[in-house]
Amino acid sequence: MLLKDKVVLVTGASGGIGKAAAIGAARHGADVAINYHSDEAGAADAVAQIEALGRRAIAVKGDVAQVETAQAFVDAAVAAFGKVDVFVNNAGICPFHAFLDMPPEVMERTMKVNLFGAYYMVQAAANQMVKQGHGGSIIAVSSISALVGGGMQTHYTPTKAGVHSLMQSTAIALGKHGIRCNSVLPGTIETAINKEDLADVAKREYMSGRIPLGRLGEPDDLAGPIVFLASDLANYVTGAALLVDGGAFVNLQ
Ligand SMILES: NC(=O)C1=CN([C@@H]2O[C@H](COP(=O)(O)OP(=O)(O)OC[C@H]3O[C@@H](n4cnc5c(N)ncnc54)[C@H](OP(=O)(O)O)[C@@H]3O)[C@@H](O)[C@H]2O)C=CC1
Ligand SMILES: C[C@H](O)[C@@H]1OC(=O)[C@H](O)[C@@H]1O
Repeated sequence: MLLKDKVVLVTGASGGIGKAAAIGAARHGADVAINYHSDEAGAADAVAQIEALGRRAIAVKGDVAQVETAQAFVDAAVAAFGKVDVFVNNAGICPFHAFLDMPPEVMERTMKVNLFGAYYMVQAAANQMVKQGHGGSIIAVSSISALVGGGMQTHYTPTKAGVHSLMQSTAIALGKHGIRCNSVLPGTIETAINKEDLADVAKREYMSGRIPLGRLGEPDDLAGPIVFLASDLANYVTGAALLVDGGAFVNLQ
């Protein structure tokens, strides 16, 4: 039990990586507040799975692109569980699109959800942790795409580099409060975000062929690294970025 009686908040936890992280935290003894945007059934299932593990859970609906969502989420978690120990910024979108004719509304929405949303959420969680006075752990779900490009992701990869950079800067800003800030950099993980993209058999084979461990990732592959960074095992880890990509990044030839 690495997170016994800790309170963990996860954004975008109605499915995919966020849901796996939320359930993984509960498996390690945490009570969990999840944020979600539209998937009511997915959020209810996440809550049910956490409660089945004997832990408490709440689901709070909200669009992270709206500034007020951040404080409302933190306030709801504090009202339910009394504190915030760990904050996982995970909510994100990746509407694949070519560069030259990128619609401004797609670019701006992606920035607002992935980067602005992360900023306001992390700020609200950090203020709560500072008020509590006993430190905390903040983890951003960035991406291998913070380090490498994607021709159909020109609006997306800068947001992932952005949240990675945000964790480096907040690690400095919050270190004196005992708040650690780190990011995880997943490779290609099969979730709803890339279902359509990976339905292209040639693309799927190309992506999995690049992975030394021989398979695409599953959401649960992120749960362990996130729980580790959240836990006291990582007490002296801050400003770090952990690739969780089956080795894809280092596979040049
Ligand atoms: N899958 C992958 O290969 C990789 C994913 N990532 C990152 O992981 C994170 C999670 O993605 P993944 O699990 O794959 O994708 P999913 O599409 O499976 O899950 C995305 C989650 O984010 C939520 N979400 C989307 N928009 C908003 C919003 N405006 N406000 C609040 N919640 C929102 C969704 O909620 P709802 O469904 O309720 O709308 C859902 O819970 C993203 O940040 C993504 O960039 C990073 C690297 C690789
Ligand atoms: C959604 C993509 O499949 C996924 O998102 C990322 O951040 C990864 O780099 C993959 O491109």
